[in-house]
Amino acid sequence: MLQWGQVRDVLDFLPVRQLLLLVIVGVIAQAIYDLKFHPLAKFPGPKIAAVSNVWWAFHSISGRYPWVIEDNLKRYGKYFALSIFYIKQYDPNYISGDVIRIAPNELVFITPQAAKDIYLAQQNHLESFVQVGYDALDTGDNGITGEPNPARHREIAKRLAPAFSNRNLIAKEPTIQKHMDQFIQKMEQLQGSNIEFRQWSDWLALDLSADMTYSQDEGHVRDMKDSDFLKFTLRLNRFLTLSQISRKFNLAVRVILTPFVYLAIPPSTWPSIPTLLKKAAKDFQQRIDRRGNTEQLDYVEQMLPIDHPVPGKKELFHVQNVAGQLLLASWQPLANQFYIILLFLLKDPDVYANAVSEVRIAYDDSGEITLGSVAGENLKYLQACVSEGLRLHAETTDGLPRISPGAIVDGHYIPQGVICQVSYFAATRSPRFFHEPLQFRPERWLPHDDPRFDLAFAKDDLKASKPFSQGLRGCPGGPIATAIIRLFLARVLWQFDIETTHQDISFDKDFKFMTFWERPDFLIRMKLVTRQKE
Ligand code: HEM
Repeated sequence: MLQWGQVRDVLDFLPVRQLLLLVIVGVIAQAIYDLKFHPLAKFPGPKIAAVSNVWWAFHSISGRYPWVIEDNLKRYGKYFALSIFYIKQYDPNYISGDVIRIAPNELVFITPQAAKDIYLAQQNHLESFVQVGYDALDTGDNGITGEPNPARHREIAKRLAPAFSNRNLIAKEPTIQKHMDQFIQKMEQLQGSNIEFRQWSDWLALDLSADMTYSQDEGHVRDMKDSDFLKFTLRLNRFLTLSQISRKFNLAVRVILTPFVYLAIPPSTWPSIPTLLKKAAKDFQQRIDRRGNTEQLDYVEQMLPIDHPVPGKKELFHVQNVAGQLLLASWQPLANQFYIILLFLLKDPDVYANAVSEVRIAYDDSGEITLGSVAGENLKYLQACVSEGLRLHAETTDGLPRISPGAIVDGHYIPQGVICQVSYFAATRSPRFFHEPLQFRPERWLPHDDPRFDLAFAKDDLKASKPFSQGLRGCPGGPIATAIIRLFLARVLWQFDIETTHQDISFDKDFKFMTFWERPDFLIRMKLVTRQKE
């Protein structure tokens, strides 16, 4: 054991003391600069956040990040910039602030104008606010979702664009319906018994996503159990979050943090990682070998059409990465939406009854429920339920950070290099933009001449809800995702009466967000609707 005497001897050694003193003086000087002289010094926010990334890092790993940002946007009001000081504007009509500083070099905005200024800004068809970049596993390839180079991103996005066309969606319908059929059949078999829907939402969404991506049936719904991929990926939540956090610190701190980042991978998962990586590579190779022999136009077919030669190793690895990202980008949000929409519906008997009655009037036979028909004029309430689920359960609540090129955002000049993001989560839950913002009220999305529309929502700013973000990096899967969620809801409500014993689950208390959402168990019971034959 190290004795205090030994520590004192080291400290008594002159260069060590001088070095320590230098570090302390340096930290204090940096803090004074950050608080008083930094270009962001005039922006409000917690003082600790202005002088260190630790505040941001702590909340990012707590699972409460979106709520903490929302609280702080409420707490720190609009401000006047007065030289290097700011004062809060105590406005009696004040509801929440427009911008806060959450790290020495980072701001969060809330208004739709800020979102436009950041995410729609472009020059020569390339984004001006560049994405910060994200390659958690340091594979050396950013795929599409983590590609920070605007020109390279545009090239990849252009190549992928046809995969999200209407033609492609229609081509995928038999695959999507096949998985919905399988799910409905299982629910029929299990009717009357308690079903833990969190895992079913993952099973259905992952089966759908894997098939749409690689034409591979992962069989979760069929076998009613987690695959290793599903089990282990969800366990990497903390690791992936820490990996992202460590990037915000300088190299010296990163080197110290790296072992802790890897320690966040649960030991039970370690032995499986090489097997999973091998399986991913093998599955991808098998998919390449099946080129031209798939039943549907999946995303891989789109990226590597049969009339093109198989590219070299580097490009193949890139395509594999993009395919993996498409799988994740599709699976997680779909699973969350299947879950959240049933949760909100079952919490409110009137909303549930309205949705059920609309669907059962619209269709005489389940075979009529298609991706096209769920967009029909006679299903406005169902569509409103989906829009409301997407509003209340935002997907990418880490704020979609971008680097300012030196530009005006929401009326403020933001110097080059400052990281900016928008909290869509706080915006969609703010009374500035929505009446009864925390309530699930599909009525707000109905056309104003619909008899079910409620005038209380007439002033809602529906454009403040941007579940798929916007601009060159906005979600290309938005239309496909919306169609699938509507289809899921229509098919389930047409076929079953649903009830839950878990009405007390609270989105605000029981959910956590890191890289993925963590959701509590959700027990439901489905009962087949009996229809009289004519
Ligand atoms: C409820 C469903 C979904 C939601 C709420 C959602 C939301 C989002 C959001 C907010 C972004 C923007 C990220 C950013 O700006 O950095 C995004 C990106 C993306 N999403 Fe989705 N998404 C959903 C479903 C899907 C589906 C089904 C796919 C299809 C595979 C998909 C593919 C992608 C891709 C490829 C990107 C990256 C775009 C880029 O960087 O250019 N998403 N998604």
